Amino acid sequence: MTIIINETLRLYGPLTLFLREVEREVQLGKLVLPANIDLLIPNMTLQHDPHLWGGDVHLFKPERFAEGIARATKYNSAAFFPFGLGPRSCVGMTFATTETKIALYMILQRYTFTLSPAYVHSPMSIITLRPRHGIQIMLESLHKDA
Ligand code: HEM
Repeated sequence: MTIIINETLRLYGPLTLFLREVEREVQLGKLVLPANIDLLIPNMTLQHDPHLWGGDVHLFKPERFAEGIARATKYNSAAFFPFGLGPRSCVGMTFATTETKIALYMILQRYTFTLSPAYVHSPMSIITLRPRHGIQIMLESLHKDA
């Protein structure tokens, strides 16, 4: 289940970019960043970059995380950071992933589900990334007498 959550966050994580303010001039590789500028860091662009992820970057392939995040990113921590990086990264990360797993386990114990033909794939970003027209799924109970 962890690999499914990671692949979902890679393709459709809630945050598509991060904002950082440069307080003092700093050298970042070949770049010199002057003080008092805002930096927009587009994590979603990096997570969709075929140079980092390969030609199948747009496919939903949880197995790319089968040997862990480090192997999937070829030890490049800037290739995948849906919860941010560094001292201000998400304090709710473990809670959020545990809650997701519990919710999915509860659903999968009771139902199978398929995507409705009415679903139109159209992710959009308004502060967070979300499905423009919602996600219509069809649930079928595993317990017919229920
Ligand atoms: C899938 C769910 C979630 C995702 C993808 C997510 C992602 C993020 C990201 C990207 C940041 C900013 C990190 C940065 O600026 O470097 C953040 C910050 C934060 N998140 Fe989450 N988050 C999630 C769920 C939660 C939950 C459930 C909680 C609380 C229970 C939470 C609490 C926080 C807090 C308090 C911060 C601010 C940390 C700080 O500024 O020091 N998050 N989160």
